Amino acid sequence: MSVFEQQAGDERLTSAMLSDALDECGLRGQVLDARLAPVVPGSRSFGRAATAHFAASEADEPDDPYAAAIDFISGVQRGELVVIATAQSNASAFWGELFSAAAIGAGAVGVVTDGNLRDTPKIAGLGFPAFSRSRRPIDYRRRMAITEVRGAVTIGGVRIANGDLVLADDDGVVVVPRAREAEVLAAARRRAAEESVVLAELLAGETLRAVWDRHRIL
Ligand SMILES: O=C([O-])CC(=O)C(=O)O
Ligand SMILES: [Mg+2]
Repeated sequence: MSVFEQQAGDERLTSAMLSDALDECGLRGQVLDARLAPVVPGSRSFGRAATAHFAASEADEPDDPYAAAIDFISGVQRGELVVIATAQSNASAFWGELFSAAAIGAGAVGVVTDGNLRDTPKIAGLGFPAFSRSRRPIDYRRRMAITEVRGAVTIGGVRIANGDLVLADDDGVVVVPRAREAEVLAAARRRAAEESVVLAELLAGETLRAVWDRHRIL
């Protein structure tokens, strides 16, 4: 699994720009259909998906109840964005301050889930970008369990394969399939550069009509 090397300027890329780039490449179904909220407004995370699936389960492993999550988090690589699918389960939370700290230690860039986070003030304090459908303070032991790691998951109607590029920000979450990422990233980088010019011209007082006619992007 190659680390995604971001280029200078990639910090300008937003979910909206990537969404436009995906549209331009004919990939129109790559934005999650629900906004997963950041713990801290203004958070942004961009990296390769490290996928896992949690589901409601009352099973227990009394000797080592968190082994599956410990193994998954221990295997997370630098630059990866942890993506946890739950089919919107509300059975418990399954990720909090300590898993975030371990993920930071491994070089992960964030976590995205359609389930619940807990310890959210502590996650905010760590500065770890975290996005979720909701929050709930209860632990997952005998309520939820990892059912698959590093397999394809579906969140918000979008399939996310392990290793796909995912960008999450205040607007939502966008998925770039790995097989198309070179093309989509080139389009997004072009768009980011052009949008800077368009913005400057609008702020300088040029009319929207003149700027649109010149650049044909919004
Ligand atoms: O057991 C959990 O839900 C995980 C947790 O609290 C943490 O990561 O700090
Ligand atoms: Mg905790």
